[in-house]
Amino acid sequence: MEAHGYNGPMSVFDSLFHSRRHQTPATTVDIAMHGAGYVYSDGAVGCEPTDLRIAHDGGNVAVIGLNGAGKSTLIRMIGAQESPTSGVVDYIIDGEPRDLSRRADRPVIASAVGYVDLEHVRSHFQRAKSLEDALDGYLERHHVPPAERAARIGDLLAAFDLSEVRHMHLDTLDGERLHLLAMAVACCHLPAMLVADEPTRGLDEISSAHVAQRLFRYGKPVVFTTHDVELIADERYEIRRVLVMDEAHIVFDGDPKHATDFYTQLIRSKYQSMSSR
Ligand SMILES: Nc1ncnc2c1ncn2[C@@H]1O[C@H](COP(=O)(O)OP(=O)(O)OP(=O)(O)O)[C@@H](O)[C@H]1O
Repeated sequence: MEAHGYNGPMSVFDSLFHSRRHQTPATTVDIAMHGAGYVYSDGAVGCEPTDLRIAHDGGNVAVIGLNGAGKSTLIRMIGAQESPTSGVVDYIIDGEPRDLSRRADRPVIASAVGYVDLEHVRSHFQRAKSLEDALDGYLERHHVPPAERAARIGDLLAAFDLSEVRHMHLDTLDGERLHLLAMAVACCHLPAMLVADEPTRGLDEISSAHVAQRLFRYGKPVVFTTHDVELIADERYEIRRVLVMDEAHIVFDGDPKHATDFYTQLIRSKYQSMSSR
């Protein structure tokens, strides 16, 4: 299930709006969860207290698991979309500790950790005349100086293969391009790390491959959730580490090959217990 419970005081996008100063792009982000867990307001456990380190030089990290395993909840905490309801998530940005609970740190975290948010793009960019206009308005609202905006938009459109559709309205974009636009928006602040919840959700094989290629080619480490085990095994995407989640816990942390074997066994045991009921 996709998490919509915005228990945190403000979303990462909101916190960027509150920043008057233009942030200098970060070079490195390390994330450390210390007993960080999340319980929804109705009492559902999204993620049990978890200790986890994501290093800036640790390469791309995938999170897999069955429906309801806790992937979205975990990735939203990693991506600073939600504060944990227990424990803490520390962000070490260019060597300096930053904390979501400190107002002054929020824009710094939001700039350094680019969260790919398809729903935000769908709901907040509708009034723009074109895709280019949407990016320009977004950067303007975030105090990026006019001289920088055109160049940055050009780079983002090229990086995410959107140059040809720069004049199109969002309503006319297909699913693949919406995903690409959400990635471009996540990269607007030149983040040091990208975080995405199912970046290829709902796409066919060709569109998925195109989106994955653009995402992993951007040159920043990506932490993401997926149901696509073929994607994590694809050497082109250089996924170095895979976390397997089950029942709100991380139950495996290792390389793609061993993670896939573990996950296959997990599914098999779930089938067996289901059919013996
Ligand atoms: N907004 C919410 N309110 C209440 N409970 C929620 C909410 N979002 C998720 N949950 C619950 O938290 C647990 C973890 O859900 P989560 O969405 O993180 O799993 P997931 O692995 O991402 O699932 P999926 O693959 O279906 O997206 C589940 O039991 C789910 O029902």
